[in-house]
Amino acid sequence: MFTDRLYEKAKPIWDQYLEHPFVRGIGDGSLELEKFKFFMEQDYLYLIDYCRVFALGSVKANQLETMTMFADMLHSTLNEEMDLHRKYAERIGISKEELENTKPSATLLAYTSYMLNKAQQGSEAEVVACVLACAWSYNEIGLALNKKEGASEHEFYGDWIKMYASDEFTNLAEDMKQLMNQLADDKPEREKAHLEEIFLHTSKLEYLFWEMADKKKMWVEDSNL
Ligand SMILES: Cc1ncc(CO)c(N)n1
Repeated sequence: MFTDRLYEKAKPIWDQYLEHPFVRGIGDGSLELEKFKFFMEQDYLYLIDYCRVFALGSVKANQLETMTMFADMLHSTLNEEMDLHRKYAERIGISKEELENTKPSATLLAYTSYMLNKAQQGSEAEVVACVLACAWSYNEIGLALNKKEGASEHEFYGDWIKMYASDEFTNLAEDMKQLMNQLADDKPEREKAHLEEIFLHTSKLEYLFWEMADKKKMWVEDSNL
């Protein structure tokens, strides 16, 4: 299936996610709170534009069933996944307003601008290609960390792991994989290659997002740029 081809091509990048110090820090509970705070703030902004991509998916959907799938993804991201961020913000002492007024980092802008640009320009297939690495990789990371003894019981990071290892998030990722295969299977190789390019580029941007979080990097490291 097309998603098998995507996974094989992206594997060298994906294998680095679980090795990344930020991800390992969530898994063993050693992650500095300040780094997680920076990550949650940037990730909240990310999810706002990620939701806009789902809304574009509903606009571009050819079938009512696909329009509904994108609308369901939009709804669950706004109300379930982003609730995780709002709850963490409360625990860390950040108000919802502060969260929404976070200044975007260079990596965040690169990632969301790329997704929105490709989604606006493309069809519903490009929309799925834009969001697939995001949903699928976080589910894979959540499920892997959930297998680590005690990780999902960690008093602070446990909730993050539970969210991304949950049946609901797993179903969401599986639905996106199934939709990608459905939409890509009868496409000519030229179009499949473009979908693959988007998947690889967003896979690299996922890695850059972990790097940004681990270094709390807005624009340039150790600079007030
Ligand atoms: C950067 C990023 N990628 C993927 C997800 C999963 O939705 C997320 N919350 N943030």
